[in-house]
Order: sequence, then structure tokens, then C-alpha cells
Amino acid sequence: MRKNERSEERQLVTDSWNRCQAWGLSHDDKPAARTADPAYLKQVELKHHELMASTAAEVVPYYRNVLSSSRCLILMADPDGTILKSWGDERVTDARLRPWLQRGANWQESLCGTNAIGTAIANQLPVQVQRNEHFLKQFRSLIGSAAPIFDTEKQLAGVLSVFSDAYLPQAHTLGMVRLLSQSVENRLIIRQFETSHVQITLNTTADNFDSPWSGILICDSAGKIVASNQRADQLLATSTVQRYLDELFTSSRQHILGHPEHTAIQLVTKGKVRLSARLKRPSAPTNAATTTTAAAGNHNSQADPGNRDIAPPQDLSSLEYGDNSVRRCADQSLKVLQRGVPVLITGETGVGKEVMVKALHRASPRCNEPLVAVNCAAIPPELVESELFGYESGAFTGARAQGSLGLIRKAHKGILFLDEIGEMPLAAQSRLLRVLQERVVTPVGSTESVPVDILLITATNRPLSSRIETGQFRADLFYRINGLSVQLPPLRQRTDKRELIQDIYRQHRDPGQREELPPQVLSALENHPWPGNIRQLVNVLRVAIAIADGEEVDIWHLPEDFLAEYDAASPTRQNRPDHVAPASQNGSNQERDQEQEQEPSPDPLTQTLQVYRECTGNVSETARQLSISRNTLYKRLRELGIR
Ligand SMILES: Nc1ncnc2c1ncn2[C@@H]1O[C@H](COP(=O)(O)OP(=O)(O)OP(=O)(O)O)[C@@H](O)[C@H]1O
Repeated sequence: MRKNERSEERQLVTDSWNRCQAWGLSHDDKPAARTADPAYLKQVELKHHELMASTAAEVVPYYRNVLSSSRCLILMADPDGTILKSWGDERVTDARLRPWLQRGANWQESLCGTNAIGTAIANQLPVQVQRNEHFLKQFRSLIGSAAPIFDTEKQLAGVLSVFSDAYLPQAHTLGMVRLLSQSVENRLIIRQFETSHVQITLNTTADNFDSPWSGILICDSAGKIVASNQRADQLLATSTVQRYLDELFTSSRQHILGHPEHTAIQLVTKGKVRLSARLKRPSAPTNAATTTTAAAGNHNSQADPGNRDIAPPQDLSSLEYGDNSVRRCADQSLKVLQRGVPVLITGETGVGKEVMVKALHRASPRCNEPLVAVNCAAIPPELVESELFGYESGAFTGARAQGSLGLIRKAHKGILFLDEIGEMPLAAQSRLLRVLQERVVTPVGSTESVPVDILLITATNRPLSSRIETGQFRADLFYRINGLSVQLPPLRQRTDKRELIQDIYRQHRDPGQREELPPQVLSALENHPWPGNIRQLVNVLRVAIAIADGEEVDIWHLPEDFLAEYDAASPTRQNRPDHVAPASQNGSNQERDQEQEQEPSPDPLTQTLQVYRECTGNVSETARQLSISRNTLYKRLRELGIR
């Protein structure tokens, strides 16, 4: 973290301590975690329905792809500081503090003194609160980073926070939580207006529209801005809502709104800043070929920074590298789907089930109709029914005035993909059964049924039989969804591993790097057990390519956790010049604690992000200020998921 930012943050902490003193708190106070009444919590969750769904859609893939190897806990709180949802591993803190990390616990500053969540709410700014910066001594083992999330009216909608163990650079966690909260904000805006208004995405160059740091303007057909994200106001250096496009840019509103979609338009602001923009006109939900839903975990969406820049294979044939079971899986699924038979895909996490579903959709006669992908585990259980089946206006407190179509009806005439089906709550299972038996949907709060025509694909990475035995999954639903059951093999068992590894490397390599991985790297990768399957392989290769920084990838470019397993099999790597035993394995608790007390040294990625933002995306200027080459800068930006 840069010095001036850290001192601004310290100021936030000092101000917070002053408030705590004014409230009469004492450092030795030991309040117990307050747990909200369940009925109240339910109300709050319904009220924050959109926020929770959007947050889950951003956080879950991020957690899965980026953070799953570090011990880390992500919490979402409402604007009063009540925790609504958590993801990750609560063992980041000592057991005594765990009640504070549960749903319903409240982190208001006036109750528990200076802390990341409460202090971010009080200031409506991102903040990191390190151990001794907590006002109450009882929280001084914690390090938390939090960033506010603003709704489409720029009101505080909630707060996202990350607590991590000592091994994730602390400066990194603040950057991460900022990135996530910006992504949630963008998703809230896009979701609310995608079917009714024009969306203009702005950035300094045309190749980074997909970055969460892009500005978003939402306009009506007259060119008046009805909503925008904070980044748009920063890029245009003014508040944009209620202004007309030609008040902000030198071009006329007709010229801007008449520009074709998907090709960039160059705009000059009234302040003479050149920006690239991309238009997206409103689309009726059922017309979309691929519907990105709140909880879809769609890999083409912004929800997946780990994979944003490289699209996984598109065609069914491109998934095949010679393994018979993969080929059989693809061929049989396509055949039965074409006859309306539901397909259940099983396979460990990360084997490519979702990628297979997308390819099946493209190969099927329904390729021009929607594919709606829903990750059942990513939707809070209490929201599954309203998300899937839709609801009538006024069906419950917090429901949107116009009601909601629901994801099943959005898939009408297309394919509905229910991922992690085993996690679906029982009440939703009964409703789904009725949809499959009677081909009608009854929205929550309605007595009327609406016909739907969907093909169903489901997936699970855990056997459904054990959930049926324990009464968590309905046997009758299982028989309905299990028209054809296919299993995608784990990576370690694939006979085409070598070709797959080389191909994924080629998809991600830098232009200057050789086309093939050298034999020693290939054999290390081939012999790995790959508990995280293709997802882990993609991540390992991306890290290695980034670390190799344009050179040929070699063994020591592979990430530390991968190498720890590789070392066990091969003592040769101990000779690696920069081989240092990871602190997580050798460092004593005391050493780690001492490290934590020190000022965190700036993490290159976070520093890059900050300078890049300050230079409003000017690559040459950013590289100059950081004293690095443009090539290195591009690599870091790619790692950050920005370019
Ligand atoms: N054939 C492939 N080529 C390149 N990348 C792939 C391929 N298959 C999967 N991937 C990548 O691997 C990752 C995991 O794939 P996917 O999400 O489809 O797995 P999954 O089995 O659905 O996982 P989960 O059970 O955890 O939902 C994604 O990043 C995807 O892009």
C-alpha cells in the first residue's frame, strides 16, 4: 500500500477511536456477539435480496478460483453492520471470536469499536483495520479489510469484508475487497436496467471494457442518465445522474445512441479527456442467447476474474483430446437432449461440467435460445424459490414492485442448467418436481401457472445417493432429472492429459513464449494428482506463465503449493536458487505474529492497481511511475483481471 493511502486510512482509524471514546467505550470492554432475531434476519435478507444474489454471484467464483488455496473468510453485512452471509473458512480467527463471524452478528462501531466493517460503514469508504488498530482489545487478533457497496441510487447497500490468515498479503486483501465490491455494484446496476435502458461502458481504452473498473452509464432513450456507477463519475470528473449525454461529451446524444453495439465509439468529455465507450441496448430477457443470472457463476461474465481474458473452448469437438469417456459423455448427452431427455452430469469439482454444458447448448438445436445457468449452492437457501420460480409483485416484503420472472421462465424455449443441484433446498425441490411433471411454473405468491418449455441439464460433484439416504434430496426428483447420467472423469484419470495440458498452456501463454511446454514441466504436470482438476490446472498454468514473465516456463515458475506436492516426489527442486520453505509450513506462530505487527510491505499487484487507477488507465504513465516495463505492467494487469 502506498504511503499516503495508508496514512489516510490511519486517519480513518484515529477518527474512529475518537468516536469510540465519545461513546464511552473502553479498550477492555468485552461485549458478547449479538445475534439478530431470526424473523428480523429473514426480513433483512428479503429486503437485501438483490444485493445478496449479486454478491454471491461475484464472490463464489472468485473465492473458488482465486482464494480457495488461502485461508480466508468473506463476509457480507447490511448497512447496519449485521452479517447476512459468509463464504470461506472461519478458522482464520481464534475460536473465541467465531460467534462474531456468524450470520446475524452485528459490527456497528458504537457496539464493538473500531473494526473493518463498522468503520467502513461509518466512513462509507474502504478501510483495513489491523490488529492493534481495533479499539477493543478483544478484537486485536483480527486483521480485516472492508469496502462499502452502493446501490443504483448511490446509497449504501451493504459492506463486503475479507478476513484472511497471515499468508495472504494484507495489502492484497484490501485491493481484493474493493474489486469485489465494485463488481457487485456493477452487477446491481446492470441487472436492474438491462432489459429497459441503454448501457454505456466507458474506459480509457477499448480493450478493457470488461474490467470492474470501467465506468457504467445507464441512459433512457432520450439520452438522460438515470444511473451510473461511481467509477463513471470519477472518469468524467463530475456527477453524472440526471445529466444528458451531450452535457458530458462533445458528441450529440443522437450520435452516441445511434452507434452500433459491440464496436467501440471514441468520446471526448467536456473536460477534454478521451474515452472509449461501448453501447448495449436493452434486451427482452427471453431473447438473450445466454442469460447471465445473479447466481449463474457464468464464466463469460465479470464474475470470474480468474478466467476473464481467455474463453474456454466453445465447441463440443474442441473438448475432446482423445479420452473415450469424455467423447462418450458429449456424444450421448447431445443425442438424448435432442429428444428432450434430461441429463445429469456428475464429476469432481473443476472437471469441466459447466464448460461441457455450454458446448452442448451451442451444439443443440436450441443454440439460439437462452442457456440459463444457475448455481444452486450460490443462492442463499431462503432465496432459491423466488430466484428460480419468480414472484408476483408484493409477494413478500422487499419484493420488487414489478415482480420477477424467475430464472426458469427466462430459460423458456432454451436450456436450464442447474449446477450443484444437490444443494437445492427441499421446498424448492418440490416446486421443481412440479415444473418437470406439469411443465408449468407457479411464481411465489401467485395461484396462476405459466407454461414453460425447457430442456434440463443438472450437475453435481457429490453423489446424490447419500443425500437421498439422509432425506436431503427427493428420490422422485432424482428419477426425473436423471434421464441420462454421464460422468466426466477427473483430470488425473484422463488418457488425453498431455494434449489437454499443452492446449490449455497454448491458450494462456504470452505471444513471445514457446508453443510447447518443456518436457520436465509437462511431466510434472502430467504426474500431479490434480484435486482441483482442470480449474486447478488452468490456475497453475496462469501463475507459471505470469511468473515466467515472457521466458520459457520452467519448474520453478510453478506455484509454491503445487511445488510442495511435487517436491515430495522429486528432491531435485531443492536446488532451485530462490527456493524458500513456505512460512505456512515452517514458521512458528510467534514468528508469524511478529510479522503481522510489522507495516505490510507494498504488494506489487495492489501497488500496480493503485497507480494504474491514479493514472486513469494510462499504461505508459503507470509503467513510468512504477519503473517497470510496459510488458511487465501488462502482465500484472492481466493477473489483476484488468486487461
Ligand atoms: N476443456 C477445457 N479447456 C480449457 N479450460 C477448461 C476446459 N474445461 C474446463 N476448463 C476450465 O476449468 C475451470 C472449471 O470448469 P467448470 O466450471 O466447467 O468445472 P465444473 O466441473 O463445472 O466445476 P464445479 O463442479 O466446481 O462447478 C473453468 O475455469 C474452465 O474454464
